Amino acid sequence: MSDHPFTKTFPVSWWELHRDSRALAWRLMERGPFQGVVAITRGGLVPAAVVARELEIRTIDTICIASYDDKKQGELTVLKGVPGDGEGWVVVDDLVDTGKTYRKVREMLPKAHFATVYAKPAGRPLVDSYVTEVSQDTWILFPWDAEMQEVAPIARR
Ligand SMILES: O=P(O)(O)OC[C@H]1O[C@H](OP(=O)(O)OP(=O)(O)O)[C@H](O)[C@@H]1O
Ligand SMILES: O=c1[nH]c(=O)c2nc[nH]c2[nH]1
Ligand SMILES: [Mg+2]
Repeated sequence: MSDHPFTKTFPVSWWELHRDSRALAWRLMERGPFQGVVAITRGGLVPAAVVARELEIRTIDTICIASYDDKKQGELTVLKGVPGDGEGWVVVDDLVDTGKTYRKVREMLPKAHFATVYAKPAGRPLVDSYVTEVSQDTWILFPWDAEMQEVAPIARR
């Protein structure tokens, strides 16, 4: 038996991620202005760069958190935080899944606005702005975790 709950894969290309991060920026335009962007490393770095570019924000900080090893979530480790309570800042991550990461970051920055590109149902209550909902049993495959591969014709699979 598999040691993770994912039965489907939702692959996202660089282009799709750029488009969806821009769509997030449009939503955030209505919720700002923000004085800075906090990216949750590492997955939040690319969407945060796109959001910061679109909102013309040049003040960017990072919270460094790790919890998943491959598709399995383990203990959450905060490697680096940021000063303050988050007032006027928007926090950006690639996705919210169980919500464990954002629950922790909300404790650290209670006044920030919380954004992700993708959201699964269990984590959705932890996010203020997101673009696309994906089912809980789906693994989102990001372009930095993938490469082009040859596949067999469907008739032979
Ligand atoms: O809502 P949760 O269940 O907490 O999961 C969401 C978090 O998990 C992933 O990060 P990961 O810990 O894999 O680190 P990474 O961003 O460096 O890949 C993802 O980028 C989110 O930050
Ligand atoms: O690349 C990823 N895809 C996911 O669906 C996911 N959920 C938690 N962490 C994740 N990382
Ligand atoms: Mg992450």
